[in-house]
Amino acid sequence: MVNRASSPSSSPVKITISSGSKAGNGIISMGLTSPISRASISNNPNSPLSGRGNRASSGGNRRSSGGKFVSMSKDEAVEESNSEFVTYTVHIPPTPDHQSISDSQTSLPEDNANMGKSQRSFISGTIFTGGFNSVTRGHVIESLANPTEQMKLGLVCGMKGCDEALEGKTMVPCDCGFSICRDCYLECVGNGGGRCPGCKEGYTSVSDDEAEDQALPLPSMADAKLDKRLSLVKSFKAQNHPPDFDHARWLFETKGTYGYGNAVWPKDGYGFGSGANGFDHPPDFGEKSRRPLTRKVSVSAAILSPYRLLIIIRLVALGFFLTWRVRHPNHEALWLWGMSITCELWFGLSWLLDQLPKLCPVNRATDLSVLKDRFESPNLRNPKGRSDLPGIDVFVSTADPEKEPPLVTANTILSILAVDYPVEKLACYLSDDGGSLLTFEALAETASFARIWVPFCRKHGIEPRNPEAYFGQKRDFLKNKVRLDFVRERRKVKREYDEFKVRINSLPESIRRRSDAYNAHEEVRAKMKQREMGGNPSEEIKISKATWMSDGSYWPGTWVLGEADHSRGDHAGIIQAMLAPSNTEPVYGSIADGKNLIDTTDVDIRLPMLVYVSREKRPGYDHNKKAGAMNALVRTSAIMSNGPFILNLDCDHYIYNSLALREGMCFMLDRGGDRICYVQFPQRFEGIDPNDRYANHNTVFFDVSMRALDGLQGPMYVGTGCIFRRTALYGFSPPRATEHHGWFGTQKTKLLLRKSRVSKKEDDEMAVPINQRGQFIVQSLSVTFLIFLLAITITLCLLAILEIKWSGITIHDWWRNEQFWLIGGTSAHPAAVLQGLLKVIAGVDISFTLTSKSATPEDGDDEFADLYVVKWSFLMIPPITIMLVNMIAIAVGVARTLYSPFPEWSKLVGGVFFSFWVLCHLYPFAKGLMGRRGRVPTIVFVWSGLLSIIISLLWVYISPPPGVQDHMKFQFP
Ligand SMILES: O=c1ccn([C@@H]2O[C@H](COP(=O)(O)OP(=O)(O)O[C@H]3O[C@H](CO)[C@@H](O)[C@H](O)[C@H]3O)[C@@H](O)[C@H]2O)c(=O)[nH]1
Ligand SMILES: [Mn+2]
Repeated sequence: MVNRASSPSSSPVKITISSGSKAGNGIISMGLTSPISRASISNNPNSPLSGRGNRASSGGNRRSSGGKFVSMSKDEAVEESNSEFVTYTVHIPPTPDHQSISDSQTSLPEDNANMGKSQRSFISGTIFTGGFNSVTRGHVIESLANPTEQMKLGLVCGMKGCDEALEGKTMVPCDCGFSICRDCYLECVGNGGGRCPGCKEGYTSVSDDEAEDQALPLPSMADAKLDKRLSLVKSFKAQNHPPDFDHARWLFETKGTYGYGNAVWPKDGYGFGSGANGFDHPPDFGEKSRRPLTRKVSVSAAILSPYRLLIIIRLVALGFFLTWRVRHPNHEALWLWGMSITCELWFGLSWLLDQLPKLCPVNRATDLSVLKDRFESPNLRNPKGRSDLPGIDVFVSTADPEKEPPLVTANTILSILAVDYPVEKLACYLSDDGGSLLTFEALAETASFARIWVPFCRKHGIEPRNPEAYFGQKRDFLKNKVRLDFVRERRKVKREYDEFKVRINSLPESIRRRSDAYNAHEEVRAKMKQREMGGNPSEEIKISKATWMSDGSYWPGTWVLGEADHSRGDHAGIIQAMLAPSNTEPVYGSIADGKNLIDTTDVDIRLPMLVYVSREKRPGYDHNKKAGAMNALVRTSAIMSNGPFILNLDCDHYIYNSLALREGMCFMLDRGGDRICYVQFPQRFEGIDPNDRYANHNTVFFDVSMRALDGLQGPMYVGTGCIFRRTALYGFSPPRATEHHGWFGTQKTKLLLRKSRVSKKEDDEMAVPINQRGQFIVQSLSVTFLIFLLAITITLCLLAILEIKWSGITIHDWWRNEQFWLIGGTSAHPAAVLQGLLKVIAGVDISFTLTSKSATPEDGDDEFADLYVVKWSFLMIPPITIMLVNMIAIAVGVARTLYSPFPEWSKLVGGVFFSFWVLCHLYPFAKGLMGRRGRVPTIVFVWSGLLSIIISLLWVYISPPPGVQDHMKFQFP
């Protein structure tokens, strides 16, 4: 660390740029030594991003050479340095609050008005690839984003007072990237002591060869010596560490940083020496005003008190019931009794585990007006009233363009880009675990469609800001729309969206055709070469079938026919900024004309930063699926935007409410909010059949269980739709105790059967079937048994009613959830337990299969058609067995009673009902078709049936009709 502070240029990472991929003539190299940040890209002459204008400027020869490469190679410093961590540290300042590109630009004499734009377009137009065993290189792409902008750059020599245009004689001979014309350079070398005017370090000559792929051998896991070569990402991996190294302690003790994201916020930008050791505590957001940003809305006592009381009553009743059941074994069928007791105890415990956390449910409300007052209104410190909200990096993960259609991902991205949050504070990262060119090009298309979609959303207050969902809405689209031009513009945008869809959908075909053409061309070339070399023309030449980008270069990710270095589990890392970070000042559009689809004269047309990331994958490494992807994004975003907050979404989850991020910030920035590590958003689902046969809405989980958990310690992280505090992810303890809040706002499209959740309620002691011999779990139905049964059933009904009241879910949702608890409890849950045991005990890992998401139903007739597709699975055996046994039991029972000389109907009804109860729960499983819309939920009948039977049995037992005493022994034959 000392190393770094004294001489920043000794940083291990440098970027080398050469024009043309073959032989470099003009070489530019610069060290990635100094901090750069989203909003102050150009303020550091040492920054790799600051010189990018230069490179882009020589676009003239870029065209002819077919691409420029920016290569980052690891320095010799790697070997020199004494600490591997120092070697790989990249130092970057915190997200600045009010620093704008224009501000920082004015501080640099060599900047001109074009700079900001040109630099941004440079990143946008450059795809970065690389990995541990290969150099990182940037490839300038011709056709992305703003090709014209890149062309009109005027580039000048960086020497004060020189201003010599660099066209054609670009010269960046120093690692720091300070660009200089040939004359000035010679002068510096001649009489400037050979020092670079940018970084004041001596010039060292860098040859292009060095930048060429001098790929290091892929380190073997055991080879610890090679660790130094790996980036910190790798060296974090336990297997590469000396076992006694405590990394978290190292970070703390050294005040170290890794990546861009300092877990500790430096004071005043990145000046070393400010503060005791250059670091300060995070700003206290909670100080500005006394009005709270969030309120806890307690559930009314009128509901909560009886709810709690009922829980206690039921607990007691359950205790008595179980005691009674244990004490009264059915000696005629001990095995049945034993089984049923086991189940009852288990379900009783399961109910308890589920019910107790619900003792203290809470709701929460946010106050967005207070947020605005505090963070976005002019005050002494902030006279212009610029937004003081913290930066948020939104992560989207996708893994397979076949199962996760790019159109779905595109819609998610659009909903993020259009979210109501300060544009310069927002960055969106897409992680593509498929490493697929299709996703890449779809994202480029999305970025360009966003230029129309986002201003349209802002202008007319569109909700939701996912075009597919918005245009698919069935309600009156004119509602709350005030502007006269709305209808016309909506029509135009809709047409544009339809064309966008067509473009996205035609991408696979166009990539395939393009690749075929290039591959054929390559083949011809290879043949010709072979003939020139005098080879045997009949000899087969092997040309790998590559996937080609539109500018005629290889796609560095995965190829359709996977090749080494281009297959799913084996490809370089790729980073591409599709949309560059934006300025702090709003940029207004212009009137509708040939170029502008809609009139945006009073609409801010800036777009948030958008980045494509495909992490490196190599055989022999565990890439940890989604978690690994998230880690890669945490690190990538730390270097590019370093937002203090992170929201993660799956590719098929979109932001339903454009104010969602602001609401999340209310929790984070409220008083005491610094104790919150994450805010979990609930999910709402689309594309679920109107009857929700599979309980896919999952409202009980999100609206009951999670809110109840919120009242205790906080909801659990469900893997998606969660805003994290970045520092909380860095392995440091948060400043104070950990706390989480739950709350509402995202929406999710999902078409298939959800994995059932483990948490569930209700003791289903009746889930054990009567068996065919006519035996039953109890020997005789006594008053005690019936009374207990009555008690636990009634309390269950009442609890359900109260739960439905405080959470706002419907009885339908509740019942579906019950059904799926039984189905899951007999199939998926035991299987999950088994899988867990297998993994823990035997180390067997059962693979994760990606759920496929289909974008829009192609066949309009039955959009839920795929829900009817039943795929066989061994998980179906237990519920099917239970169902069959119960059905047979009913049939046998009825037949026996019918043919018996003394039919004991009461016994039959009692027994049959328990079977019926079980069957009701399994109904959605047994038959896909479940009820019709608007009908009274089945549960109502089931409960009324159960209750009436228990009551009538009780009645008959207590005051039996005269003369039937003998038959009323409730003895099951
Ligand atoms: O190697 C992988 C595998 C998956 N994913 C992504 O992970 C997400 C979830 O995968 P999916 O197949 O949709 O699983 P679900 O069953 O829908 O996952 C649910 O449950 C998971 C945890 O159980 C959470 O992580 C998810 O966010 C949540 O939606 C998707 O965006 C994938 O693109 C990757 O990025 N890389
Ligand atoms: Mn999913």
